[in-house]
Amino acid sequence: MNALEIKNLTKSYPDFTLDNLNLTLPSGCIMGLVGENGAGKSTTIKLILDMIHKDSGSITILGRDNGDNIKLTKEDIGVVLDEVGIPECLTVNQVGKVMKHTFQNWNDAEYSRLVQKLALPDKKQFKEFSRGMKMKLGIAVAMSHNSKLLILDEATSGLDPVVRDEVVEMFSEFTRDESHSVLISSHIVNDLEKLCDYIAFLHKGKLLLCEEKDLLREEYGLVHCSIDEFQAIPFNSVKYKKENAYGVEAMVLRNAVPSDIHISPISIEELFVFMVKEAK
Ligand SMILES: Nc1ncnc2c1ncn2[C@@H]1O[C@H](COP(=O)(O)OP(=O)(O)OP(=O)(O)O)[C@@H](O)[C@H]1O
Repeated sequence: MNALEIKNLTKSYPDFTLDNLNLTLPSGCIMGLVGENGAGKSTTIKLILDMIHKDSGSITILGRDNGDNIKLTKEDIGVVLDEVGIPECLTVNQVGKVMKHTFQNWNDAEYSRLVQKLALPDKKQFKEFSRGMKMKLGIAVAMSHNSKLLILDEATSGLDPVVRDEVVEMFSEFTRDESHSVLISSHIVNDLEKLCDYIAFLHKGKLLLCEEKDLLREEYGLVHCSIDEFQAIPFNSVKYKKENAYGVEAMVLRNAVPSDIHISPISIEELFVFMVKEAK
């Protein structure tokens, strides 16, 4: 089963259109949604969660339309958005007690384990938490009610590199069981590169690509060569190129490049930057 299927999703604001978006997240997988500021990542996530209304298209979450019975679906979705909606005066333990009454499948033991793992203070009130601590608490809650799908909007951005690494590991553990999946948006492409099975690039409301991460690395590469050598690379396999006095740097489709030209691996971040530049 697919955890999430988005078909022909469109939403227009006066200066922005999320344009005919199609995405499929298979169960057991992690998808990273990458995009510049204003690309449409939060709009997509809000549409999935039915927080805003779509103009057209369909969204199916865990086999159910997101408009139908969304309350039931929300039990199965762990959500971490930019603002973690937790009452200011609560401590970590009190949050656990409130959530036990909010979610049918609340798991106290899992919550305690995650709170400890993320080194959250037990005496402080939520209003005294730093931004990173707030995100960590949001993540612990989202992962403690037996959710099948985690949806995270920029949830790792406020975290320091060590904690980010731990959280990335927690998400990987979560999807080791094939029935759990994650959709995560982030500017920090390096985190997504480590974590994700699928990468989706959004640019100005349009999907530039959505592909398995390993396939992207197999398909694309970087070439640094002289202008003469570059003539031997078929034009339609060059996805982006930059010339300077020393030669050419180009993003290419590997299988079309003559074997005597060296191809270096390309990172997901480089791929994203080149694709956005090409699309501009
Ligand atoms: N309620 C709204 N009314 C009008 N325009 C909106 C509204 N919400 C979002 N937009 C516009 O939609 C576009 C996409 O915004 P969105 O928040 O989805 O981007 P994003 O990719 O999440 O960006 P960021 O990385 O900066 O958070 C922006 O141009 C934004 O101004």
